[in-house]
Amino acid sequence: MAEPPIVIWEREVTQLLCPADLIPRLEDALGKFSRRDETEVLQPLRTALPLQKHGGFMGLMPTYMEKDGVLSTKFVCFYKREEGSTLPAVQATVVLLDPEFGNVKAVMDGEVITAMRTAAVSAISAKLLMPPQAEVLAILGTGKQAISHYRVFTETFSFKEVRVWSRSKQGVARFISSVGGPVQGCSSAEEAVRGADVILTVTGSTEPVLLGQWVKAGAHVAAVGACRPDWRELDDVLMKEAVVYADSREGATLESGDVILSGAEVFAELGEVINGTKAAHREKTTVFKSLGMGVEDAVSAQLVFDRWKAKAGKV
Ligand SMILES: NC(=O)C1=CN([C@@H]2O[C@H](COP(=O)(O)OP(=O)(O)OC[C@H]3O[C@@H](n4cnc5c(N)ncnc54)[C@H](O)[C@@H]3O)[C@@H](O)[C@H]2O)C=CC1
Ligand SMILES: O=C([O-])C1=[NH+]CCC1
Repeated sequence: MAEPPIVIWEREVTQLLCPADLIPRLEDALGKFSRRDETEVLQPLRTALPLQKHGGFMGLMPTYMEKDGVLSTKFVCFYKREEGSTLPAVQATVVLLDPEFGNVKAVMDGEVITAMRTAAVSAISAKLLMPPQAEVLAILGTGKQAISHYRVFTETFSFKEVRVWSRSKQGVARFISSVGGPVQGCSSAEEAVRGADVILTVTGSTEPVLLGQWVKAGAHVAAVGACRPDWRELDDVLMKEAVVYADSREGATLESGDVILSGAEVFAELGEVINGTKAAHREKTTVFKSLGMGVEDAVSAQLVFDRWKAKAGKV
């Protein structure tokens, strides 16, 4: 009979995950995914079960990394929430299994894993695609992804200026007090993004919040929200002008309203740039469309599990 699974929840996951550990592991995972070698990464397209009554979806994200011995599934519920709602937009749990025995080894809080791995992958896109000497970072949105992106980007890069915008003044005020570091609140998205070298869209919006006419030529946009075919964050002008990258080509063409509705072509996956099979067009305006992939959760959960065992003296 297998041992019962260990439970690693929010506080411990937060203590065990740091950007410096995550980024190299995620770069390796993105490159493996883009090689499409099924003994390295087996990751079917996400199943998104509509939760019609609540305006959301339950995503099922299984991943098997045979060579690395990692088997996991993330269950993630994500919602379009109305302004003023106090309900969370995303709730997630990651299950780590023993691929040989078949038992569940660990059940982990997926909210922190999702926040941190998504921000780390956005940071990888910036490392590859932002203009040289990037000085100004703009963040549109002030929720959980905005906070994790602020933490990862300010720990990974040294921007001279960080700006933030939210649809509510309270959101900006809460964000500024949460992050505790230098950030300038802006009263419009346009004010935040004009002249910015890197722009992060981390909103729950289903309509464009970032317009191409505001974006400086050569800037890099990491677009994290709008993960459904009829949800948008970016307008057609930007999608048509930019060189578009994605975490997964299939994911983008199946789930991204910004790609599907604008008709923009996905030039490359981040993993293809990491593998050297596609160019990083730093000199052009670039968009990284982030949808989220199970392999990112798998390597993050394995890292948490390894760190937890080491801390508990169970190696
Ligand atoms: N690409 C990926 O891997 C992942 C994407 N996501 C997506 O990222 C987005 C943000 O997620 P969280 O930060 O967890 O949500 P959150 O609810 O914590 O924050 C959402 C932010 O967007 C703002 N917002 C909501 N509707 C808006 C609108 N119509 N116009 C302007 N701003 C609006 C809210 O005021 C808040 O500041 C969501 O769309 C979520 O589905 C979440 C996790 C992973
Ligand atoms: O990868 C992920 O966890 C998600 N992508 C869109 C909403 C949640």
